[in-house]
Amino acid sequence: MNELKFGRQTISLEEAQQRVLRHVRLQETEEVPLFEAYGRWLAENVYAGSPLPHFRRSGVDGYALRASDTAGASLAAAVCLEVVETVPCGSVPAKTIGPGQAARIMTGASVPEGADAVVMLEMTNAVHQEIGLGGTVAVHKAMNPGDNVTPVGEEAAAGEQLLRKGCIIGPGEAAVLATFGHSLVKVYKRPRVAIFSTGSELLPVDAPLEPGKIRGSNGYMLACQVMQAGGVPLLMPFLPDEADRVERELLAAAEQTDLWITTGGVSVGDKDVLAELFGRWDGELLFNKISMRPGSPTSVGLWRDKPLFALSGNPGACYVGFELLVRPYLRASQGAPDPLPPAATAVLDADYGKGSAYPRYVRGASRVEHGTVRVRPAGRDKSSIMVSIRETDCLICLPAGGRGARRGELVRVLTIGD
Ligand SMILES: Nc1nc2c(c(=O)[nH]1)N[C@H]1C(S)=C(S)[C@@H](COP(=O)(O)OP(=O)(O)OC[C@H]3O[C@@H](n4cnc5c(N)ncnc54)[C@H](O)[C@@H]3O)O[C@H]1N2
Ligand code: MOO
Ligand SMILES: [Mg+2]
Repeated sequence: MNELKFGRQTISLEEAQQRVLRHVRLQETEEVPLFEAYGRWLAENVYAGSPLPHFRRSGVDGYALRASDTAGASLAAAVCLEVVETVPCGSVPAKTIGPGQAARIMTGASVPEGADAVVMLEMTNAVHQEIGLGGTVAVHKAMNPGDNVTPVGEEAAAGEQLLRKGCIIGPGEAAVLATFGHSLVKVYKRPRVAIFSTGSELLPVDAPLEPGKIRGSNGYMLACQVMQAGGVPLLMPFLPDEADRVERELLAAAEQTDLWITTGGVSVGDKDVLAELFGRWDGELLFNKISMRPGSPTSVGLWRDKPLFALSGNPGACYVGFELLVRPYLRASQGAPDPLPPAATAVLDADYGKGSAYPRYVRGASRVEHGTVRVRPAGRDKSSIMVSIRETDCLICLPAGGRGARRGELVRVLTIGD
């Protein structure tokens, strides 16, 4: 009866995620200096503007020469070549290597015309050599054409696609962008996320405890989660349990945010103000009940074209609700092609003795042992419990019903973070 009274229709988590993802608004793009692009999602494909490398490059310090000149050379028998120049990195060789000639060359320098191999310094003896003035070199190794010479385009041909729109920029991507001259990088703007904690019991972090009151922790936790997901958190003042006030404050923040998150007040209590607001607002409600534990009353709506994620006040449910619904939205809005948390299979390392009418997403701590991922609940898994979030690096998915799961069983886990 309550379900009807409060107009709640339970949907699966998968359906809730699809509804959220169907309403993603892709962020606008901006150009940022390459040094600031770490962790951002690339908003354009990147192609090789030139072959890589774009000149024939020596792979070793030694002598550039014609391989045919070294036929028969060995540790016991050297061939002697005239050294016609020295080629340091960054310079262009002045001479063409003719028969019987060589050039002293450094790793990464341009191999002169005429030369088709570079012999390592350790396989040679310089005779009468003065840097820059030439001399003679005794070569103790027979070389093949191409030895120690990196051909033009070995890594990439001109025009080849190297980065895909929607990839996240890490060390390898930054190196590609630098190599091809992208001092500015086109990325999706970071979504701004206004975080409101509701509840008349909430005290600021620096306040002494009072009977019946607690320090609000969800806002700080969510701010970290938003940053992990590439967003910019705006931590708003706590809101009392008054629906009109909550509505006013949310709307007042609309201009400066791309989406709202609230925590608390989504269940069926007298003071559950978000539930009250959803009951009478002019926005579109995507859902207000999900068949999952924790966080079943998690609700999401669209208001003035922006999503409002109303997460539970219970810290465990708030954390899990963010990971399963808000993070995918934030990732998708920044162009991530695979916004949902990746799933893996792991061995359960401890019994989990509690069944549930709904699928359960247990905060888990994982480790790799002998090549196998093992996972255990990160602590007590009650929705109200906050301290077990510390060690959480994944969510263990347990299906509805039954008596929980036994140690040694294979379980599905969702990884957290990027
Ligand atoms: N009769 C029913 N009671 C409850 C139901 C239900 O279906 N019927 N659902 C339970 C479930 S499941 C959950 S989850 C919670 C949802 O609670 P709310 O989202 O309404 O959150 P509040 O009532 O505001 O607070 C719950 C709990 O969390 C603490 N809290 C709130 N905000 C913060 C914060 N910023 N930092 C730390 N802790 C916070 C708050 O003090 C409460 O202890 O409802 C169940 N009840
Ligand atoms: O939906 Mo609640 O988070 O299970 O206690
Ligand atoms: Mg409540």
